[in-house]
Amino acid sequence: MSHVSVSGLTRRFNGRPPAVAVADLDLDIEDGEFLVLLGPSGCGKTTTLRCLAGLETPDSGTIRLGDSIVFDQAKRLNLPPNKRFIGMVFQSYALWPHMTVRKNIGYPLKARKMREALASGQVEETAKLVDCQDLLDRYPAQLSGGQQQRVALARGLVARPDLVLFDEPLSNLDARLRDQVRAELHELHQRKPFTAVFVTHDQSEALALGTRMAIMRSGRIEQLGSPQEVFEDPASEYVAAFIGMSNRVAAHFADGAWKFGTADVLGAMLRPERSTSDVTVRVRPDDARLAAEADSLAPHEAGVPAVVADVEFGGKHLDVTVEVEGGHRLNVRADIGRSGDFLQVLARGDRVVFAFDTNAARYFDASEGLSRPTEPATVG
Ligand SMILES: Nc1ncnc2c1ncn2[C@@H]1O[C@H](COP(=O)(O)OP(=O)(O)OP(=O)(O)O)[C@@H](O)[C@H]1O
Repeated sequence: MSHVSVSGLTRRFNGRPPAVAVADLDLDIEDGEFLVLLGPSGCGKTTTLRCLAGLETPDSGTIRLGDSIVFDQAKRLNLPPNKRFIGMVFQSYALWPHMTVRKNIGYPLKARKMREALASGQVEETAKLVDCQDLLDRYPAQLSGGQQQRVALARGLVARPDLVLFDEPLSNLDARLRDQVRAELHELHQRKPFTAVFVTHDQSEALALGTRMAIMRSGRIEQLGSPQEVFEDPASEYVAAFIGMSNRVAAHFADGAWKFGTADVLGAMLRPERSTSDVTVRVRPDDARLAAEADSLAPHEAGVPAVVADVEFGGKHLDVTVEVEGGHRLNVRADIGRSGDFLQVLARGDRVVFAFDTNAARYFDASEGLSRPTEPATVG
């Protein structure tokens, strides 16, 4: 039996226009699993989290936490938030300003009258876990953003709840601190696994932290899998776009040849089974490269002529935007070290070939509404 089980969960809002924020959602989370809900703004992540917490009343469905049912619409059962054994960590930290760090961390134990845990040093132990043991007598205003978020994390974990919910907890931190707290959170979960649902719209956070990740779309889960599975095999073009395959090319096969828009495709694009085919190709900027000439394409590469529109220096790499025939723009993250001189003098207006690894690209059948991955059959 899984640790958290959500079945047929639906939450509608009667706004203008009405919204189905969560649509018949099923989700099982194992004990100790760190599940990330990933998706664009408005896809229903926060509403799902709030339904788990009891802050939102679903229209239908059931939610089971550990051994107890906390929501069952059919049985009119709905435990309030304080009766659900859940820890929460928010984007805004939400620490009590008038309480010391010790009191903030200890608050869930006090609220639940867990006197034994308070007396046995569980606050200090949890503070140590997140490296806050030296901050216990300070007030939140005397802490940096990263320290405040660590205290909020300790407060979420201190009672050892059935489930810890995270609502974009890293998004208020600056980039360097975000990476640091993310790494600390990951290490903490590896050392002392706890069951978590973590909401984010940042794919790198989802990939780094998730035991599994669920990509949400319009209140539903579009794909659920390990970060590796989702990264390698996005189930739809929507997922591919969301996990970094930002280059999108509409490819058309006719008369034995592929075209990207009106441009002829060079090199090894795969030949489809049908004589005509419309395929959407998705490629990560770092699976593409710029070639100076068409005849320098490797056997597994395809390419299309392009003109450089912008070059951004990134230290060891360049982020290059190119424009292909018809005005469509594509991005390449090009490794300067490996590519040598040609890239070091690259400038706007240069004619190049946008080349990509055909094995690393993903293909979606345009006639299927771009929802199903398609595998072109043979190399043409
Ligand atoms: N209280 C509300 N009243 C009306 N509509 C709402 C309410 N809360 C959420 N919605 C709608 O429900 C949908 C899902 O919202 P939700 O906040 O769950 O999305 P999200 O994926 O968490 O987005 P974000 O990343 O922007 O927080 C959206 O269309 C939103 O406008």
